[in-house]
Amino acid sequence: MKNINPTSTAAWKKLQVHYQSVKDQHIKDYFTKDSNRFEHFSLKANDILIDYSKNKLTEETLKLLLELAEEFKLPEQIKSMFSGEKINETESRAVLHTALRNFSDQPVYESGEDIMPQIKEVLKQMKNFCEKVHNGDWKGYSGKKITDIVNIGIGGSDLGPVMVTEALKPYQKEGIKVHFVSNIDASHIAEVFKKINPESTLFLIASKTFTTQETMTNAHTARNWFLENGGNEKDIAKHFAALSTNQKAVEDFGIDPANMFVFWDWVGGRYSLWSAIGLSIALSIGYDNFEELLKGAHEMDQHFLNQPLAENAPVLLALIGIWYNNFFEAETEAILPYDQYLHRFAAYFQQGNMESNGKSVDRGGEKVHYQTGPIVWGEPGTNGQHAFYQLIHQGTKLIPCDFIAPANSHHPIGDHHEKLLANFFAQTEALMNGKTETEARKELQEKGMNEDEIAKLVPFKVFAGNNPTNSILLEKITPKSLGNLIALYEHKIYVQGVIWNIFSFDQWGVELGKQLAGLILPELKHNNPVIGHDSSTNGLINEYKKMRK
Ligand SMILES: O=P(O)(O)OC[C@H]1O[C@@](O)(CO)[C@@H](O)[C@@H]1O
Repeated sequence: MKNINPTSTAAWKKLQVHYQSVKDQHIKDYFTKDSNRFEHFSLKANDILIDYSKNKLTEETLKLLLELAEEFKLPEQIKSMFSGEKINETESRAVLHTALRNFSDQPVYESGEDIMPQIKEVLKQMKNFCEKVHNGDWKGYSGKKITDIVNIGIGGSDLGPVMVTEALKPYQKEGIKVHFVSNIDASHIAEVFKKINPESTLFLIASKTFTTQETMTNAHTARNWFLENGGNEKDIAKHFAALSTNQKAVEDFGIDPANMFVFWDWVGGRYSLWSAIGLSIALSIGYDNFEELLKGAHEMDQHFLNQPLAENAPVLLALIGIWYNNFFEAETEAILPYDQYLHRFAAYFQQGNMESNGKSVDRGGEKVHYQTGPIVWGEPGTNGQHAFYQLIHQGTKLIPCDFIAPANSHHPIGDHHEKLLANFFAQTEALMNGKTETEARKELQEKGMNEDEIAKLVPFKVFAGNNPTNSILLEKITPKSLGNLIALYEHKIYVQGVIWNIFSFDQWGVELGKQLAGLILPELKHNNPVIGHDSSTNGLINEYKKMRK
């Protein structure tokens, strides 16, 4: 793909002029002018309703944003990814997490080879394995069936499985509990050890590289714990499996290659839950539901591949995000799922977004002079309303928010869900409309306050409103709808990376910290003061040495 500086495109220049003409418009005025604004600025992608009408944008805005996408030949860029081009150029790899959920019966070629047979082979291996564990045929060393799965991994080898197993907890199979260990802080694995029995526990060592310090440390600790609590070397094969691309490292660890579930370099870590990394998901919710998850993502892939840009949900969300990030200078985006099971959804897309688009060098190797990836954060509603909505409503930051909700709950207890949804609808309305001084004044008068009291309080009770939101409404959080939703956000990230002219699928920025930690670790193994760093790092380490017991 040609190396295009987005700010040099004709569309970007038009957007800069357009921005000046609309930046002070109030979103609610757009609704006054167009009583059908909802119909004009919303769409259904598969079974997902996406309402983008409560945004600081007009038809002209969208037209210019779509022109920007066209200047980057976005339809071709989309096809390039799906067709196995090595778009991850700095690692010279294709990006084919979409192939993992390809149910089109069409081949997908990577370096000239159709990769679908090997993908299907691993899926069959996962299915067979799940069946053996679930029907009790897979026994531990003392003959017990497996009751606990411990996934040991971090980053993309953890966040996806955690988010999905939490989101789909209603589908969790009887008799199977899944635990996740990621942090090298031994507290993480120590707390899991308290809950499991070595005779009926299966450890999944999940690591694309099988070299990640946290994961390998935790894996060895798990192995030692197993051997110290009744297991023998010969039993390792019954209680340890590996999810990785690195067969040699797996064998060196002592895991039977027959217990290895492979995936490939063209699967990025933060896009790997659809691969063997998803084994903990399949063991938790059953292989059939895991397949439904894949099929849901496949549905969104087809939408992304085939819909014209103007009716393409990931494209529209991406362009709206660029509008705020690069023209309104918003620095963060909030993902606010009104569903407690989706409580790890925003965290998952912190890695998805910020490890993909947290870049400052463009595809030509030049430093960028425009904003790239935003800070992504969020918590489930309604909890967020009692934590940080004050800032979104009355702070000084522009924070575009995605509100996500299922129309139906897995737990229709009393009127809980209606109250949840009432807040979901009310918050985007309040963020848009705000409360005028007149309205605030009237309220205070109705409370019987005198004019002096009102004059003092009214400035604090006014809400400027004009805060942009997208509302995403699903029928219910199911494996299929979740697959759709995850793929929607994955493809949004890709579109933004194309337009920011950055490489979204490497992550060189995570290397330096690891390298320096490797240099510091041996310095902590003795009691001599260190002097080889800056005075802060020296001081911290030396103070630590005095404090530690
Ligand atoms: O799966 P693995 O190879 O153990 O990597 C774990 C995580 O580490 C990284 O920070 C890369 O080093 C993430 O990109 C990745 O998901």
